[in-house]
Amino acid sequence: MAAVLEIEGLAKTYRSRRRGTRRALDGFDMRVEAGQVHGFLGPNGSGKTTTLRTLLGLIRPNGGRMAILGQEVPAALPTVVGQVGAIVESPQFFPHFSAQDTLSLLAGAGGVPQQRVAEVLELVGLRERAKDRVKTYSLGMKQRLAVASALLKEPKLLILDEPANGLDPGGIREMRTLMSDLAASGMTVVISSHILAEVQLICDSVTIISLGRRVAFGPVAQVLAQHSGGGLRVRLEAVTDLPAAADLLLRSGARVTPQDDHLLVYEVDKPATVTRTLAAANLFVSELAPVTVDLESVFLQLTATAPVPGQHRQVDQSAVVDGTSSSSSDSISGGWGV
Ligand SMILES: Nc1ncnc2c1ncn2[C@@H]1O[C@H](COP(=O)(O)OP(=O)(O)OP(=O)(O)O)[C@@H](O)[C@H]1O
Repeated sequence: MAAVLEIEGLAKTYRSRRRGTRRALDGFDMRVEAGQVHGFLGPNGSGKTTTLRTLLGLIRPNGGRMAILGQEVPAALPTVVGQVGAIVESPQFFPHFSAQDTLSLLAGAGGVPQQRVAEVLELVGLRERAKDRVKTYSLGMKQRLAVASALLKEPKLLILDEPANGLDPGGIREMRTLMSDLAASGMTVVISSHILAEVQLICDSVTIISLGRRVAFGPVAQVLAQHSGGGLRVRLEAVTDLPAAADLLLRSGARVTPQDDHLLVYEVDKPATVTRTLAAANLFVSELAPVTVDLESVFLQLTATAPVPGQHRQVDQSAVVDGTSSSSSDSISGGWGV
C-alpha cells in the first residue's frame, strides 16, 4: 500500500539558554498508509508536537527525511500543502463571528470556492448552528469548527493534534464518528492523542513514541497481540485444583502466575498442550483464553510512564544532550496526564 506519510530517522535538538540543549527527536520513524485513521501516541514531552510541526515546515529538523503523499518535504511543501489539513495548535476563532462567517473568511483567504463552506458545515454536523456566534458554541462544537476549517481544502491527509482534548464523552463520541466518516470517504487521518481507549476504538494503526524514538507501530490489533506475551488464562472446574495444576504446568516448562481463581500461563507452544497436560492428571479445564491487553497497558509498559503511588508526575521525555542527567529518567515517575 502507498504511504501517505513517511518519516525516517527524524532528529531535532532544541537549544535554549534556560533549559540547555535537549534532544526532542532521536532518529524517529513513522509510516502511515492511505485511508487509515492512525493514532500517534506518546507521553508528555516525547516529541509528538515537534514531529507534526516539523512535518508541516514549522520547525527545521537536524536530520532525517520526511515525505507527504510521496513527495519529499519540506522541499515539496508548496506543492503538497494544499492536500494537507492540519490543526496542530488550538485555533482561535473570533467569538462574534458565526461558523458560517468564519469559514467563509477562511475560504476566501485560501482561494477555496464558497460552496465548500456548506459542505464542510454539513460534514462536521454544524449546519443547523452555522449562523450562531462561535461564543455560544460548546467546546465540542468549536473543535468541530476547527476540523471544518482544516477540511476546506478537501485534504487527502488530515493531521489533528489532540482533537478530543477537553471534550466530554458525548463530544468525544461525535469526534469519533466524524473521524470514521472522514476515513470512510478515503481521507487519511493522523491523530495525536492521550485518550488511549478512544484511540483503540477509532484507529486502524498506531505509532507509539517515547524519548523521541518509535517504540511500537502497526495495526492496533497487531501491536496489542505483540505485547500480550502470548499468555493464556486458565480456569479449572475446581478452584482447589489450581495449586496442583500450577505445579504440573511449571514442571512441563511453562511459566505460571497464579491468580485468585485462575492461572496465567506463559511460554506454552499451543493451548492444547495445557489441556492435555492437565487432563492427564485428571485436572479439567473450564476456560482457556488468550490474555488480552489494552492499548493503555501497552503504552505504559513501552514508555515506562506508569503511575507511582504518592508521586506526582513531571513528565518531559526530552533528553539533555550534553549533561549526564536525562529528564526522562529523572521525572518519569507517575501516571500520564493530559
Ligand atoms: N520551542 C522549543 N524550545 C525548546 N524546547 C522545546 C520547544 N518545543 C518543544 N520543546 C521540548 O521538546 C520536547 C518535546 O516536546 P513536544 O511538544 O514535541 O512533546 P509532545 O510529545 O507533543 O508533548 P505533549 O504531549 O506534552 O504535548 C519537550 O522536552 C519540550 O519541552
